[in-house]
Amino acid sequence: MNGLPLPDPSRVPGVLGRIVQERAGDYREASPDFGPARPAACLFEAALGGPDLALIAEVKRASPSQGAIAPLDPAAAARAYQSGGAAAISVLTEPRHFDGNPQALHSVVGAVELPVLRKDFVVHPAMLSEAAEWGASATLLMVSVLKEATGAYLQAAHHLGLDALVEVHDETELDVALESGARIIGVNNRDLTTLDINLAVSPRLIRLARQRGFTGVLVAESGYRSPDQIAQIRGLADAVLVGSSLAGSGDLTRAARELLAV
Ligand SMILES: O=P(O)(O)OC[C@@H](O)[C@@H](O)c1c[nH]c2ccccc12
Repeated sequence: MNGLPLPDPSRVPGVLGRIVQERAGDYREASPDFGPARPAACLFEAALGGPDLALIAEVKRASPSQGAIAPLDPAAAARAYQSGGAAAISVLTEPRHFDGNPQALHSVVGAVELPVLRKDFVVHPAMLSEAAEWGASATLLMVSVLKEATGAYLQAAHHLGLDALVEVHDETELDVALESGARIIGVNNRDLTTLDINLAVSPRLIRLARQRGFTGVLVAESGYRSPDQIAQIRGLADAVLVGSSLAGSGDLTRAARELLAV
């Protein structure tokens, strides 16, 4: 299978739109063919599917909202998260705003047993082939970027043996994710067009997804800094994705453990 539509970055507003434009430029010359099928291991999905709230801990050195967070060594950070009880690791590979790179993903894949999510602004099929080649278990797919092409990118990710975290921020995007056949849906508390965080977004859309009959994995994303805040999604979400508060803590193992403590 080949020939995915390329999303139109001019339809994406705000900060997100700018990053998506840059990423589309980076991959303008890349081949649209993403090669032969690979077997699916579904390790990322399995790691989040247990009875307890699973932590996806993120290797995040910088962000557009905070600037520099911490000069983490990706492999050491991932090992520290693993010791602290993380179920999976997310690694930013976006270079300009998140200080990520492909090598960070490579190092993390080699350093831990846990499944690894490639966190980037996927705007081209080559980004999926790369994720598979680099050893990632999963890729992020953002409905705010891919819109009606989300389902096609999801199929492509599955074809390459990757799980996909399909990210939404409002009800309209949730409907697109549900229709796409997503098995893992992430609800981002951060509006990436303005960078504002509202921790009420995840519980609301997670409840709605369940009401609509979604039986897959649900992930609450962004803005979590304390066990109290985590308590608001216990029993609702299957997993929580945390970056900045862990990455900037100085002691990643301890911060992960403390965040998960009831
Ligand atoms: O650092 P935080 O607030 O804990 O958030 C982590 C993660 O959810 C966030 O990095 C994120 C969620 N969706 C994204 C899409 C692109 C880049 C980054 C993200």
